[in-house]
Amino acid sequence: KDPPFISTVAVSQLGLKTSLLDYITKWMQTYGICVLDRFLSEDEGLKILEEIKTLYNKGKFKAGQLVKGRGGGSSKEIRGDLIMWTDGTEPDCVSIGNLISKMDSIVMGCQGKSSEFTISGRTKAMLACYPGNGTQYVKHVDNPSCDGRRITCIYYLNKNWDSQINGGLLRIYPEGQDIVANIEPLFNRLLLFWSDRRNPHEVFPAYATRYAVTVWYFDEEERSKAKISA
Ligand SMILES: Cc1cc(NC(=O)CCC(=O)O)nc(C)c1Br
Ligand SMILES: [Fe+3]
Repeated sequence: KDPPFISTVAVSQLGLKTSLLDYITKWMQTYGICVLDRFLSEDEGLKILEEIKTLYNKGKFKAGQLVKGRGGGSSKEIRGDLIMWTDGTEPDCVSIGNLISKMDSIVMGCQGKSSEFTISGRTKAMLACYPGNGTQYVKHVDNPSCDGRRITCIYYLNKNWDSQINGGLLRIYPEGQDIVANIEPLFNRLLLFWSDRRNPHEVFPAYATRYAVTVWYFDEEERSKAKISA
């Protein structure tokens, strides 16, 4: 069953900010997954979407995952997701920078609320676009090898998305549970989940342009150990 959704607008308007962080902590502890709808204002979300479309149209995205062509061999590589990394400080990424700091405040706000939230840093933001030619992302674990990544944080930007028509559903298979979480990549939706083996996930083929911004947060201990072994 899908986790219930909470309107952060309602929560912040009611000044129940702390309960939002408690809500996130509880869902991360219980299911290892948390969905927050209406994470930012409609206007902020639209500005982020415009920035990403502009960057995409400038050709700044590069092939993220190459998918084998129909011929099985390397004959025809169908581009999978196209990606671009940014730390949100460039002049054409101001709204994306705002998103990253809002993600930081949420994740760091949960610091110390549960033993799992011992976050010491994060990656840059990865802007992803599935061009909508039926490309997908096969089932995988983000961090199968203790590379330090603890939380995957994804912000979706897709207006009027309907996975029945457009595909592109994110399905998470929480380890050891007999449920799956079907997450529609809806506009202004924030998704958090543990990056390790607890959350294998896949993206079904997308038939419309599908945008997302992903940041991975590091666990300090795991990251420091990973750095030594790297
Ligand atoms: C580059 C890269 C992308 C992703 N993205 C997703 O799993 C899709 C999530 C979504 O868009 O719903 N995961 C990994 C482990 C790497 Br690496
Ligand atoms: Fe992933």
